[in-house]
Amino acid sequence: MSRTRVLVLNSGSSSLKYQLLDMRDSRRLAVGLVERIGEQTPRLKHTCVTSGDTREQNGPIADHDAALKAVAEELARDGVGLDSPKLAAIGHRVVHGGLFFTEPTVVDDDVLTEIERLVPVAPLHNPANLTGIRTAMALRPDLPQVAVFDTAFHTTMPESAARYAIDPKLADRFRIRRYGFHGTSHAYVSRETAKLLGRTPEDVNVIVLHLGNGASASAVRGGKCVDTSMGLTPLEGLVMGTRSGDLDPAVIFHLQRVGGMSMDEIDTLLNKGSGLFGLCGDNDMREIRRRIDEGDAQAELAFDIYIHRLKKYIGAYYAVLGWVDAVVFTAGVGENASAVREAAVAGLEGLGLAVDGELNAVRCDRPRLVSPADARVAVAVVPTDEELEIATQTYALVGKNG
Ligand SMILES: Nc1ncnc2c1ncn2[C@@H]1O[C@H](COP(=O)(O)OP(=O)(O)O)[C@@H](O)[C@H]1O
Ligand SMILES: CC(=O)OP(=O)(O)O
Ligand SMILES: [Mg+2]
Repeated sequence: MSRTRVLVLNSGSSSLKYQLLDMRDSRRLAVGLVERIGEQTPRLKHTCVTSGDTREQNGPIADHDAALKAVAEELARDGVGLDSPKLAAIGHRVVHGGLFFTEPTVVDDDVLTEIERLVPVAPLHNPANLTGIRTAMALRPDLPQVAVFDTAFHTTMPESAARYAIDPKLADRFRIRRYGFHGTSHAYVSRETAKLLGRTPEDVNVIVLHLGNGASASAVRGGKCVDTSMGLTPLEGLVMGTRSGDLDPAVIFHLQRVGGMSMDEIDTLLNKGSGLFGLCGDNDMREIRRRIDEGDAQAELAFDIYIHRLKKYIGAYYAVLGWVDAVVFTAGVGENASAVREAAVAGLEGLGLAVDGELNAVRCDRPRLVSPADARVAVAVVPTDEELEIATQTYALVGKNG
């Protein structure tokens, strides 16, 4: 029997997204999401794409191990369980791969050790990724488990963009540099944008704005990343759902020395209690827009700070690239929040950037232009598909290795 299926696991800090694909035609067989893992009201939503059946479960799911076991049961109910002989590999999103991993990699003990070593610089993500890999290994020890790293696409950044202005010896000793994240999404979306423009990736310069719960921008020249907004960890850069993004590092000294907070408290504050949530108590852009429509000033200020930061990165990456063919919005906020797209390019006509009100208001899940037909720079919405990209890379690697 030919092994043509790949299961992809994208383990987030409190979620597990998954897709089972048939790689002969990249068709999805099953997709799903486990949310709020370890919290009070976890939920599993599973869809069997071939039958169209969707099931929801609200039972207790304490951790990522339990989440994956629940997913395995759902897949088995649809006759596409993890024991299937058609499964070629399991592909895993791993957020931090440091400088060591520049390609998709078959997981062995050494790879696990290296991912574990990087936990301090991706504390919200790498532990969940590791649990996903270990549980999958226990369920199917005979299958290749492939790690696809968020950092890989950014390893082409020049030293001028990747290094912080600190003593290089100290930086090298502690491997402090800007790694960047969401690379699988930036790679996929920049390639799809070139397709949308009818050009090849080598031929275009693109600014990608990945705006999900975590958010990052990247400058992609001719298909290669030359700068990105996240750094040593996924905390730097844009304002995010619960992360502050850029701030003066002295804020941390001040919170400790004057505010009396411990380093752990400050870490939690900046990673989990800041961003949109810290500013207005909500991290979901839908809720923030609803509150703004009701005249809520706190929500409006949070939105304005979010947009101001985004606009600064568009300007910065415009300067980094010199010329820009497209600015492209992706992920939950970028794909759905037309108000964010409109506000982010408002006033940037001087840079050749504008959105067409009608095109921008269209809701659709295909790549599309939202800029006026005569615009100098295209503004586009391109849905990301990290799972498809991980499946493609996983299958290519496993096929190559026989
Ligand atoms: N219809 C919508 N309108 C505005 N924002 C939305 C909409 N749907 C989702 N979002 C935003 O997208 C976010 C989730 O994005 P997603 O890319 O799925 O994030 P992650 O992968 O980090 O979990 C939500 O927190 C919410 O802010
Ligand atoms: C790296 C990162 O921020 O990922 P996510 O958006 O899934 O939290
Ligand atoms: Mg995401």
